[in-house]
Amino acid sequence: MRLSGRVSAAIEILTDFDARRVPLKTAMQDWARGARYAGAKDRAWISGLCLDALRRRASLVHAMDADSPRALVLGALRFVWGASADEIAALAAEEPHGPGALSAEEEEKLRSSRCGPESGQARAEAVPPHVAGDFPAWTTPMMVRAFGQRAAEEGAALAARADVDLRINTLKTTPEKALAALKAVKGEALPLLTTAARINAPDPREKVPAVTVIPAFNRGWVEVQDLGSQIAAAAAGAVRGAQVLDFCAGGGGKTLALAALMENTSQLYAWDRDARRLKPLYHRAKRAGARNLQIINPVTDKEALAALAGRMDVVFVDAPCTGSGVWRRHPDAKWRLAPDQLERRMKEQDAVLAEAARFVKPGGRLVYVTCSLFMEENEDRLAAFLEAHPGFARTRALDALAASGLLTKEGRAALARCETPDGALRVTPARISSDGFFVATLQWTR
Ligand SMILES: C[S@@+](CC[C@H](N)C(=O)[O-])C[C@H]1O[C@@H](n2cnc3c(N)ncnc32)[C@H](O)[C@@H]1O
Repeated sequence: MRLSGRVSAAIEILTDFDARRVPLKTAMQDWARGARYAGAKDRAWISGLCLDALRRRASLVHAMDADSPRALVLGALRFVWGASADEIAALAAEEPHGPGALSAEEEEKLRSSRCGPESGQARAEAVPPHVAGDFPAWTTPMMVRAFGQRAAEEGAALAARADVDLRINTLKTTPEKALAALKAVKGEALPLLTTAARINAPDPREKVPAVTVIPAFNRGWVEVQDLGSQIAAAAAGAVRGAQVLDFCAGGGGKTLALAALMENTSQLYAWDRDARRLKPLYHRAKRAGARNLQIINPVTDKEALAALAGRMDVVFVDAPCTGSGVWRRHPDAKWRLAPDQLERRMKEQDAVLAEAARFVKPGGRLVYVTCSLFMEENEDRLAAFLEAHPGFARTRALDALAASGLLTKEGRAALARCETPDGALRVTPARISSDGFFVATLQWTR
């Protein structure tokens, strides 16, 4: 496809996204079905531009003084991808594929140096935090409650592209061997955990092969898993020989990290109330060499779950949430989120914590994790839980991480800066270049 055609396609997809409020992936797939002429490179370029436009939506609206998909795409080309106003004018006017010549107003905005979010102008000017931080205006009270004066800075870090993080699977290899294999894709060790590695964020203008095609991935040596998610799993602490229940196992990202932490000892149970979500875990566990895992099917094996009540050393709750911590990877979710959804998630979090607590044995531990940064889904939910369950007490998440054996000296220092006054952790892209996660550890003391 010609570049002008790709630009028009991005506008068409964002128009559909705004109209139907579907995930961007759905809008993209529906467009691709009617555009068989588009190759893999075209699709990567177009979806990369749409994602970047959504990452920076609020500051681009400010820069362009318009909220249309066309303004977003033109603004993203100029202020995120660094195209010149002349290049954009030529692409827009190109017949027959371009989206149509620029208006005088668009030209003026694209040439104006005051409006580039990239240049930091939007942040330096007296703009509201949601513009400087590129988050929805209605979430400002939550962002300010969690981060105070740093709300815009944290939001801006959540509006950047994310790197590809990998967890080295010690059930199958050693960090040394895996890192040697990852050299081929420019993978490097991350300093905070002994088993974490990273590949720089791919540029959507250059179609690079996914990491899942490299032999190290197919051999089960590495799993794609964000650093924040790896930290959350490691908060299960010392689990060798323990009975562990992953209560919201989903596709099993954290389950597999727990299996590695347990070194395949004792028994790890994976449960999710939605059987469809557990499906990928069967083949993922096989590839990863997790042999101590029992997946409990919620449709057929309810009794198997009931039998675990009061018997678990550790119950891991990776609760359903708004996903506000993973807006770098899913910027469409940031604009699809609505207040009623937040309310629903909070109710689910209360329910899931109460259900999961029944499986902890006396003296056992409960780990509560979300990939949301909002205190409403984290501190407030724990406070409500502790009021109703006075036998549980907070412990320091950092101590559990240290007990996992994965935390480096540098990691301990970096995570100490992410501690909340209650001893939980709130990791963020601004603080440690991970996705945003909240991690709290509790113990049943009486
Ligand atoms: C954040 S996702 C889990 C992601 C997964 N742990 C991973 O690392 O890939 C939350 C999961 O909680 C599940 N869930 C929601 N309410 C639940 C409940 N009451 N009991 C068990 N699972 C629940 C959802 O189906 C969803 O798969």
